[in-house]
Amino acid sequence: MPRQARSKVGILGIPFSKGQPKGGAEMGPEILRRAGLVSRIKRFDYQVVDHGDIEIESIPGDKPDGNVKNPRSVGRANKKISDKVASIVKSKELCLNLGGDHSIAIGSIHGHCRAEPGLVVVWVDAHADINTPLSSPSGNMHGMPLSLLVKELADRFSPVEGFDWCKPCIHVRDIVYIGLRDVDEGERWIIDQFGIPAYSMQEIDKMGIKEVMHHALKNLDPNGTRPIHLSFDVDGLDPTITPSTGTPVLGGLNIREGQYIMEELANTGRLSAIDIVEVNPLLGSEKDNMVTAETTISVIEKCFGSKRGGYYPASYVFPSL
Ligand SMILES: NC(=[NH2+])NCCC[C@H](N)C(=O)O
Ligand SMILES: [Mn+2]
Ligand SMILES: [Mn+2]
Repeated sequence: MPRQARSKVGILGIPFSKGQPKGGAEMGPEILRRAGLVSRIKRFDYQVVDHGDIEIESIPGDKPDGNVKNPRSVGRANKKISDKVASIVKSKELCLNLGGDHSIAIGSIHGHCRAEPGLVVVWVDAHADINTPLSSPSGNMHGMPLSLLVKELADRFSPVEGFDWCKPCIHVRDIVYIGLRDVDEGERWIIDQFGIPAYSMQEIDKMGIKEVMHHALKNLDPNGTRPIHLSFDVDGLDPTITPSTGTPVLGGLNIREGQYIMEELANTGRLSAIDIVEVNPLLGSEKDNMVTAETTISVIEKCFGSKRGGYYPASYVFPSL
């Protein structure tokens, strides 16, 4: 059975929520850690390095740049994220980023690209998060991360305040979407215009998750050699199983589809960075928080070789007489 190429996991907490208006997403790393994420990953054949939480500077009086809200705060935080993720990936750790809202993917993909320029992006989400500052209906940067990273959209909007450090590093065709069900007009136009492979919930219903994963991975990287960046928004899952999140959308992935996606990605042996974003413990009840954290961890651990059919580590010794 193929194993992960990387034998170390570097965990990075990113307590940042200025990419959207609701407070609480900055508490994502804390709730996932408290629910036992680190020890759950340690059960597998990985050496776990916990890099703690990145320190976020607050930028007072951060005025919108046109339609874009909190541009300097998002820009400053993401520059830091990029530096940190680049160094973690360069030291051969599988970089696990705990968000934070989805705007943190700007820095994490940018930093990952610095270490692994040939990467591909698997974006699991109810949303496409590829609005440009001009197409965004909300001005929230968690709905824009991909537009700042792709080369093909660079001439469609003016540089954003706070992002002079961020040069686009991927092509639109390096992305595949899974789980879409709330896509803005401009985003759909981009997907069609550039032919981004996009498996919405409709394709998942039609083809089943097995076929979707097969085609998604083939489409993205026919030879199966490129490093994978998984950006996993917990709102890709159905809100009944991840209720504590800022922009829930009905009709999402069920727990088994979520687990299967992760198992298939782990089987490639090519995962080199993962974002887990949009867990917001200030939304919903205490029970909702627990359900969200438990669901999220049960899905994340599949990236590290946890098997539903059971598992033992390489060091396991069967008890005998
Ligand atoms: N990462 C997220 N949850 N994104 C939600 C984005 C919602 C909407 N498409 C927007 O641009 O504002
Ligand atoms: Mn989303
Ligand atoms: Mn998202």
